[in-house]
Amino acid sequence: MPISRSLPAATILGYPRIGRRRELKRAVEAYWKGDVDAAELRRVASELRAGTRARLVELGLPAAGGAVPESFSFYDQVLDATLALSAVPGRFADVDGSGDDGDLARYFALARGDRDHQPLEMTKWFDTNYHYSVPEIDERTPFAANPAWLVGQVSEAREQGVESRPVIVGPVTYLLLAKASDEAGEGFRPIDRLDDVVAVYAEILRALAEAGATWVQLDEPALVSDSLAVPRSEVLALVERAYAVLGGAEERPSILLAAPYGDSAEALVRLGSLPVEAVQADLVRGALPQAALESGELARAFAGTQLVAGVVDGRNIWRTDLRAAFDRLGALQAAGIEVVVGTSNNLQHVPHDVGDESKLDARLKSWLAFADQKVAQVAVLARGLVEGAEAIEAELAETDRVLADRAAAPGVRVDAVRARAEAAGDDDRRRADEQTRRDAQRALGIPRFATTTIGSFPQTGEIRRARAAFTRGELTQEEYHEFLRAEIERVIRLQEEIGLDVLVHGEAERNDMVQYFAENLDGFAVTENGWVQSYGTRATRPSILWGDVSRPAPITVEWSSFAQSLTERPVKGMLTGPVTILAWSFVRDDQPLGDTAAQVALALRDEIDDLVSAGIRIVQVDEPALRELLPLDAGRQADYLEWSVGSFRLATSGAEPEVQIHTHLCYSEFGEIIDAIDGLAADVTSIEAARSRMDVVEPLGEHGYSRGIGPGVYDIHSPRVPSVEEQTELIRIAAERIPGEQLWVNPDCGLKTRGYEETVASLTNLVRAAQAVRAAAV
Ligand code: MET
Ligand SMILES: [Zn+2]
Repeated sequence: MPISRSLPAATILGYPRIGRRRELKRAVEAYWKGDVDAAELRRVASELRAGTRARLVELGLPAAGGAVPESFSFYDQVLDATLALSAVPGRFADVDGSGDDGDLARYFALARGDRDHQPLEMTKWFDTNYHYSVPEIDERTPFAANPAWLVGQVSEAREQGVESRPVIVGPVTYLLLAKASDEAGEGFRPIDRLDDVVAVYAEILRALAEAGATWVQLDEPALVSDSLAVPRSEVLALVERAYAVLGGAEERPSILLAAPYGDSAEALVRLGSLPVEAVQADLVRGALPQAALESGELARAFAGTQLVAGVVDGRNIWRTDLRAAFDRLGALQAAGIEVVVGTSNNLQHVPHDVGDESKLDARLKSWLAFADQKVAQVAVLARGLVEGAEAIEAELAETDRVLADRAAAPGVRVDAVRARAEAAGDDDRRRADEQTRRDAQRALGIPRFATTTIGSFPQTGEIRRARAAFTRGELTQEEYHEFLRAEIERVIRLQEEIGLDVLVHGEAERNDMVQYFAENLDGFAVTENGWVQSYGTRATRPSILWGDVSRPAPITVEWSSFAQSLTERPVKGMLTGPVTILAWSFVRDDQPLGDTAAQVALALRDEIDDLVSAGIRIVQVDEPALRELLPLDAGRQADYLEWSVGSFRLATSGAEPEVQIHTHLCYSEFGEIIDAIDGLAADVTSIEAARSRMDVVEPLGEHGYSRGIGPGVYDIHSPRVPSVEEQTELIRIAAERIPGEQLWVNPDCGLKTRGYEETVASLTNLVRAAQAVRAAAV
């Protein structure tokens, strides 16, 4: 057992690690290119870690006592755990991990693959837009403790005078996020290896204790999810089994068991009874078990255990209502629970610092809190807990003032926008019946196994340079638009040559499929440095949705109608759907998400109307994030599906029957949202399917899906060119379950990250594959 110690009153679960100017991205990518060596990469990483620790202490986390989390990662925290467990999948056995820099080389080989190895699959981390590298486990995966990196960071911190707290994904969550490797036997589940893995975690903890770590944080967000392979009650039982062992370990640091990203209320009494020293609960998404709090049961469970109350939201960028948060902390304290102030989750999902924004409106800025401001808020609340409310009354009053200012500011509530959204009823969310639409759309002359793409064509260096030059004022708007028209013309001619049936304009004018709309809608603001890691070295800059949303002017009409004017074939108008716009922005926290979605939907509805008036006959409304926003908590899913599907329908139902509405989703697990896909009622839906070899067609076939469907036959995540035979085979697999009249032939997703050479080759093969299947089917 550890020497009994307490966490100080303030902590956070983790801090952004990419660097405030994306220094890590630059260093890692330079290392990949061979421009810098491993030593230089390690030096940059170490400097970033030192900077983070110093900053956290400066912002008010105590340097002593384990308050400062050690949450750095070169690429991904789940991949870090894979390496810490030495759980390298058998298919990477030939990658040399020895030598001075072998560890880094092997790490990145797993992350990105190489000539001979497909990388680990990537998928979304809980309900966030962060992607982790999926572990591959089977009966023979050899587990062995490899704590070198973790230990190194502890020593590094100590030399800096900081007693930091290493952060590791916990064993239960790790295995529940893993998939069975291709070598695994029938029916094998990674979680079957729990005991083996826990034994290795115990060794890692011992190594950390020997290195002088006083605390370790184990993240177990599996505790809050109903979207995993095992039911939540079983997750809790597994956690109890694992932590009974870890807690009982001879030599270990004190353990903080964290349950971020959702509601752990039902589990909290049992978590408090585990042999760990602290438990974190997300009190933003989740609640406290009220009855157990009042009866004293919670306090009894937490006797001798600290409760890290995650009252500061780590998922959004708004200033916390400090007074409300302080009241909740006070209630816990009054119940006799030893409280530590914390964040709801790792701050990796928010940008570094509002102070880095020079162009944001000052008033808007005063309402915001990025990671640094959140840490400061945690510190203020902690001071209040220790010294009493009076000690922080000035900060509480200041927050009250700012929140009142935000509520009353112009643009936050726009009566006309609200009235319109409220007036929208069921009739505005319903199109003509399916048969009527099918008949009306025959005029489009679309063949069986129609070929199309998802929207974007390669974003070449030339396009990016032109956009940057325009932003800097070096190109006039006229010159820039001339450039874009030439680009569109090129893309249209190319598609005609390749022989695609339904064309796109290529989206060259868009920096990003959400930000582009955010920049053109009222109610949004965009940041300069608000980067958030999406995976590995990739980061996005989510827009801030702060006010009521409306469309001051048409957005895409100029480009789509220009493209259509160049060709006889139908060109798809291309919009991003309301759910995705919300999912990939920071949304307001002062009204239900569904209300915000309806406002965005109405703006898109007007856009569709204008597109159709300008001669566009097919409009695609992308909703790749539909699955991502699905709440982890099963009890909240029905409400979500209702408003999300409803907003898509509100956006698209103004279209007359002869207008063909497409949508696009890109995830491989569709099983749980097939009803939602059906509910969208799009005439055609394209979905990612190539990598899973058409897994999605089976549930769709069983569901009796009656509209158009385009399961992707070209995996756009890799530069590999799929052959005609390969794509033909995938179409055939789909055709076994879904009638040819309903099938579309398309890539998995947009082509913006691909190069032209591979794109042309792949699409040429795609068209040939469709022709082959058509010929065989007559
Ligand atoms: C992530 S989904 C992307 C859809 C978009 N229309 C594109 O082709 O890039
Ligand atoms: Zn996509």
